[in-house]
Amino acid sequence: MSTKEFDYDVLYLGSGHGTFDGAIPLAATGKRVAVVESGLIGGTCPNRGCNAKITLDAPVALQQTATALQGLVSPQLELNWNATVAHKHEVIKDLPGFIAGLLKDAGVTLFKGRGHFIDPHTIAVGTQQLSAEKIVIATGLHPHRLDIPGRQLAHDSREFMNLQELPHRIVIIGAGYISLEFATIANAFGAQVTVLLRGDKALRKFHQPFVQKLLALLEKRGVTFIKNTTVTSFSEEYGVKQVHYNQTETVAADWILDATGRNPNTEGLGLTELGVAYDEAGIIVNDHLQTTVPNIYASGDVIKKKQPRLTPTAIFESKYLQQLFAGTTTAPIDYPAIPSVVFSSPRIAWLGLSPVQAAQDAAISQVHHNVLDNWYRHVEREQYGENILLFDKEHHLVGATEISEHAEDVINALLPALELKLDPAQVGRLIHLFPTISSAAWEGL
Ligand SMILES: Cc1cc2nc3c(=O)[nH]c(=O)nc-3n(C[C@H](O)[C@H](O)[C@H](O)COP(=O)(O)OP(=O)(O)OC[C@H]3O[C@@H](n4cnc5c(N)ncnc54)[C@H](O)[C@@H]3O)c2cc1C
Ligand SMILES: NC(=O)c1ccc[n+]([C@@H]2O[C@H](COP(=O)([O-])OP(=O)(O)OC[C@H]3O[C@@H](n4cnc5c(N)ncnc54)[C@H](O)[C@@H]3O)[C@@H](O)[C@H]2O)c1
Repeated sequence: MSTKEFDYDVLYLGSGHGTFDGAIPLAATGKRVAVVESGLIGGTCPNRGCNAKITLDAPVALQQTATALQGLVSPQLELNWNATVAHKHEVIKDLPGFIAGLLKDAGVTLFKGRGHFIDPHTIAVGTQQLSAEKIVIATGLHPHRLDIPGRQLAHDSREFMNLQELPHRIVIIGAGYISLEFATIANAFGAQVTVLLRGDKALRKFHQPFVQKLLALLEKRGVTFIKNTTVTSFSEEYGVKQVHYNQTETVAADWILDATGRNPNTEGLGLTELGVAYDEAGIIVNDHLQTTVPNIYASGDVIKKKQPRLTPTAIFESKYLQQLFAGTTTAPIDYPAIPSVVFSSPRIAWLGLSPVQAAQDAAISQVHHNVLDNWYRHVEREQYGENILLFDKEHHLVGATEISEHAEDVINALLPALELKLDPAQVGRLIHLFPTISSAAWEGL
């Protein structure tokens, strides 16, 4: 069948960053593009992920600075949860309409509803059938929920960010990004927070000495961490919930956040019948993001991959597919270095090789800084910060990790040095505005 015999050249399932950053420029090249979305246009990041979370975090970051500057500013800042949640709603409420507008203006046709495959070229949405030459699965992830008695008593991250009143005692299960970010926020807004870890480590992919320091700082502010727990059930009596763990132990809660990870949205799409290979970690793709059925591709979080499942990764993939479909590239996807940050207080961010990986290579040198050695960190009376920069023999930056209140800005500033493999002379040619975090970060190179 020629492409003209299909309704569309490219049809995307899902409308998150794995779709719209590429679908908009693709439609602008004249391709006939459709997007099928079962929920809010824009997907997780704008509606119940990054944008919502960072809005709740803003007063927390301000409070940290104000606390450090006590005596210069007064009184102590008090955070208002209810008003902050309302502010968050104001910030994000127009994003689905805005993104839908961008898609429509570019000529993309939007369909509302849950899509599933009829055959490799046909998607059913309600009573409609839509055909396309190429189909991109960009259906994202959903929260994993512990399958234990009383599971309905626990909640997920979306529900946390919509709470009208902040519960007094919050128990969080899991110790990944969502757990540590939301523990930081809930603690700053005045909740009594307990985090139950499955093992003895949090944020496993981050530099563990920095993670231990983060836990110690949060503990000092009143967060309780209980390690080596197996949560067995939740119960409720007279409005008080109990989290039962390790057979005999319990912790009381007014609200329980199940932050035990997120799983790919692969069920109910008809993938097995078509022969699209996938497993519990996601859809299997080759180096062109093509699934085991040649005209079906995948993009964003739903892909099984070693790259971090983050918005910038999803954007990079959707833009790669746009170039592939527009015919401006035939090359395999070539991921750049992808930085990660946990928006806790302090933040931990990293890029490139980790100090543990570098320790296995004698050609790589590690330079450890106390970031407070830089005068600029005293302007806001930062209390604590460390970073480790990793260099190869020619002094190219090959890795960086930092814990501090400004770690994300430092890692962003260092990104070009690592990705573009700048040599010392090139590093010297780049002049940052002074005095800024970027200029302070660059001094480390
Ligand atoms: C609480 C939270 C905080 C986060 N914070 C950050 C952060 O600070 N920085 C960062 O980089 N990343 C963050 N992330 C991760 C980021 O949100 C994701 O990496 C990103 O949204 C992935 O985009 P995507 O398009 O792959 O998936 P999604 O944005 O999840 O989009 C998938 C879409 O597909 C739709 N869909 C699913 N099945 C179907 C179907 N059958 N038919 C039609 N539509 C369907 C869904 O409704 C959804 O809208 C966060 C995630 C969470 C949960
Ligand atoms: N700052 C950011 O970029 C950011 C913020 C939030 C979320 N995200 C993204 O969202 C996704 C989900 O984040 P997350 O924090 O839910 O997942 P995660 O994978 O980071 O953490 C899950 C945690 O739950 C624990 N766990 C798993 N099963 C468990 C069990 N049965 N009992 C107890 N603990 C268990 C794991 O050990 C881990 O500590 C990730 O892909 C992440 O990239 C990113």
